[in-house]
Amino acid sequence: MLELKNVSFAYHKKPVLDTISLRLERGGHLAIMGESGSGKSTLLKAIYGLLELKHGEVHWNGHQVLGPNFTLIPGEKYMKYVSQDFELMPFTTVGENISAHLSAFNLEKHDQRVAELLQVIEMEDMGEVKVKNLSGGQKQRVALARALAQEPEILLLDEPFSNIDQFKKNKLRHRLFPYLREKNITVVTATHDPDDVLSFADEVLILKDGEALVQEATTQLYHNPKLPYVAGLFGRVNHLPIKLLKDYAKTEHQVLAYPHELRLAKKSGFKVVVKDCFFKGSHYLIEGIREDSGPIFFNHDEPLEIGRLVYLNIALHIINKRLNLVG
Ligand SMILES: Nc1ncnc2c1ncn2[C@@H]1O[C@H](COP(=O)(O)OP(=O)(O)OP(=O)(O)O)[C@@H](O)[C@H]1O
Repeated sequence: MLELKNVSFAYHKKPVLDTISLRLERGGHLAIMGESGSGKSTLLKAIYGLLELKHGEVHWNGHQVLGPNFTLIPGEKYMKYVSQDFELMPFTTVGENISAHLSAFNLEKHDQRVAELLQVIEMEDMGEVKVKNLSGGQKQRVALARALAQEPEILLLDEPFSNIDQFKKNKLRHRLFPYLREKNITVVTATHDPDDVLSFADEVLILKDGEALVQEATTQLYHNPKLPYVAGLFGRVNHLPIKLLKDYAKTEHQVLAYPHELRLAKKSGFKVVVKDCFFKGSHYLIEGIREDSGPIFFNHDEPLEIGRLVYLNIALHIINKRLNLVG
């Protein structure tokens, strides 16, 4: 189990991580989400032992991960960290970059393992290519394979697909994350991208200004975001005044609703005027306006005429569960 106990860290005197505690079971996958500058990369570095913590401790299976003041070469053998800087050997081939990190065992197995890892990163045909001739996305994939070469027990990934195009990214996620689960490798992924999280992470830790706001199971967090900040990390979200939904309501509460949770109705619900319409492939995202609230975004199968008055509805069970959460 990975365990952080009250971890705090400051760059010079600037606090960046504020008493963070977390627990993650062996083989689990935790995503760390938060806006830019919230401390995601710093938290990964703290877990890896690259930083001298101000307070707190990091443990893996009861063994304390020590910082740079205690180790000559930071980083523990059982843990690998794939940073955003890749750190590859540019003048050697992809295969050599991977095999340099394999433990010494027989050559046949060595080649087999390189081939297996090239398959995981979908670069089967590129083993002989020099790293300096690769694109940024390809280098990122080689850095992943290199980290896996040493069969770590725990893998720390910092924005692992940020340089990779959408098409490859999807294929790679669907290959890499099941592979890690099959190998029982514990994963901590720092990311902005909800697609890295929703289908693959068991739990999510939300960071804001270096503070852990919540750690919860992914589906629970998505369906019951306790704060607008949390819901906003998964995409666009509406803050609807409760009075809009229940005109007899006596509170100033707001209800968070994702665009797909609002439905066009014939004559019931609340009115908005269509302001804009964005094609999203599988649907249209419609921007509606009202005088008494900010813009309201909802999904619809077809485009809607600008200026048209429409009624919107939201299921009662969604209103009720969100009402308890947002003040
Ligand atoms: N080497 C450093 N020296 C001083 N301050 C730093 C250093 N690295 C990061 N910071 C600061 O620490 C804070 C957290 O940075 P961090 O890179 O952890 O954020 P992040 O959530 O990973 O951001 P992003 O999503 O943009 O990568 C930021 O305010 C950043 O400016």
